[in-house]
Amino acid sequence: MTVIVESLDQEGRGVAHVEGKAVFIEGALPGEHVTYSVFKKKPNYDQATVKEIHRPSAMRAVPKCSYFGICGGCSMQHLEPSAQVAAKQRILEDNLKHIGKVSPEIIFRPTYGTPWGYRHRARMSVKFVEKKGGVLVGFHEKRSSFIANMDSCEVLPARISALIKPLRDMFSGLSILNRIPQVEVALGDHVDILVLRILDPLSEHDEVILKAFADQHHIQFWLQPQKEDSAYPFYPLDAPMLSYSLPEFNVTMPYRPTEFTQVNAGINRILVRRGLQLLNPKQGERIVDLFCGLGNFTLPIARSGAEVVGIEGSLELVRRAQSNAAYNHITNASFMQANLFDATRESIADLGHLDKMLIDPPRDGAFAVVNALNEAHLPHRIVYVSCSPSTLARDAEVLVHTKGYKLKGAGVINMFPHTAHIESIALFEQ
Ligand SMILES: C[S@@+](CC[C@H](N)C(=O)[O-])C[C@H]1O[C@@H](n2cnc3c(N)ncnc32)[C@H](O)[C@@H]1O
Ligand code: SF4
Repeated sequence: MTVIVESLDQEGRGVAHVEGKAVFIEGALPGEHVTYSVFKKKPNYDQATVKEIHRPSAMRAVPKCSYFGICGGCSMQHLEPSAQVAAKQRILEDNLKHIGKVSPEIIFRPTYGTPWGYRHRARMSVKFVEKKGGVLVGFHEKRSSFIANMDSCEVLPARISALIKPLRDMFSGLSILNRIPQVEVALGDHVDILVLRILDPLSEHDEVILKAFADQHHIQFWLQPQKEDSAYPFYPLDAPMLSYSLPEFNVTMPYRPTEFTQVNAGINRILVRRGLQLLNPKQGERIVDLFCGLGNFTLPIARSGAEVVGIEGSLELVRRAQSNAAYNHITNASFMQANLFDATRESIADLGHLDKMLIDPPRDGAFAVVNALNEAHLPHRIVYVSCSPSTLARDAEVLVHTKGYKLKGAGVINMFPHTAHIESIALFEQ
């Protein structure tokens, strides 16, 4: 049966209705006339993949990556990048309206970066699969725990994409081939690092192979025998330090490859600039940066002369933020560790007077924090950076309808082109 696709859902699937029942169709776009095959039936909805497109959308694009549709890394390459952002913007507005019962006074113009080669962090799986002809290095297939049989990736920088095939060949020569389940990519301003999760020690011959690979491809290998904090540099030991810079703020951020940094380094610079523009920090103000990580926003805020406190759950990142402040000769930023999901009126009151607040939580949002704000001592401006429109909307409802903030604006930051992830920024004011 041919259906007309009505809209795009949060996962980039086309949504249609057949006799009142919703069908989520992978690969279908709004306005298209398509047939589909159902692969999962539920009482209230069906999940399907597109079979034939009888009338394509004007916004349909030819996917650049030959593994699109197989690899689970991207879900929207069949849609023009500008239309992807428009769809994400609509989802953000819908979430704010329906979950948060709020509407922004203005919609910020979406922030774009380059749509390809943008990933400066990635975690790829490694596995020897005889049936597939050898070692696989890649992302998981769609809806599967299998690893995609891929030799390149368009969202990784070209020099890293070009390493996938040589890595597959190199791994097949190692004695501990079946004991390396994962390779993590971390790309800094001056060094490209590959962290190998190793379940057994390397043999001497393995070491020779890895060193030759590192020399030939100008990367640094790290080895991770246990949990993330066990990772250590293996070769070469004289590689430059892993770091990224925010030149506008004269800030450089050294970090370990296993520590959290934003995936898209190019857009991160724009995000920080946008966040700071909206926050407009000034000398003499007291500002708190919640979920501050390694100080990505905290240190640029400090450059304004404001006194800033960064709060973060990971002790490792708190220490990293402290050492990054020292590295940048910043003395008006301090950091503390706290589980912000357990924030209470008392713990927020203990922070003392706050002029402004920046919040950049994980997907779960900042519900405890916004509820814990004391109505008598509210920061007059809050910039909320979000990677989940639904939790942003839920928290916006509290800020607007309970705490008396106005939602001055909200908009999408295109941090993850071709995926369904939605990064956004919102400004609240008293
Ligand atoms: C989206 S990241 C933002 C980090 C930082 N603002 C940046 O731009 O790099 C969210 C941060 O929240 C931290 N986090 C996660 N759960 C937390 C919790 N319950 N309490 C405090 N921090 C938490 C993570 O460690 C991570 O650093
Ligand atoms: S993640 Fe890379 S390999 Fe996978 S579909 Fe996207 S561009 Fe292709």
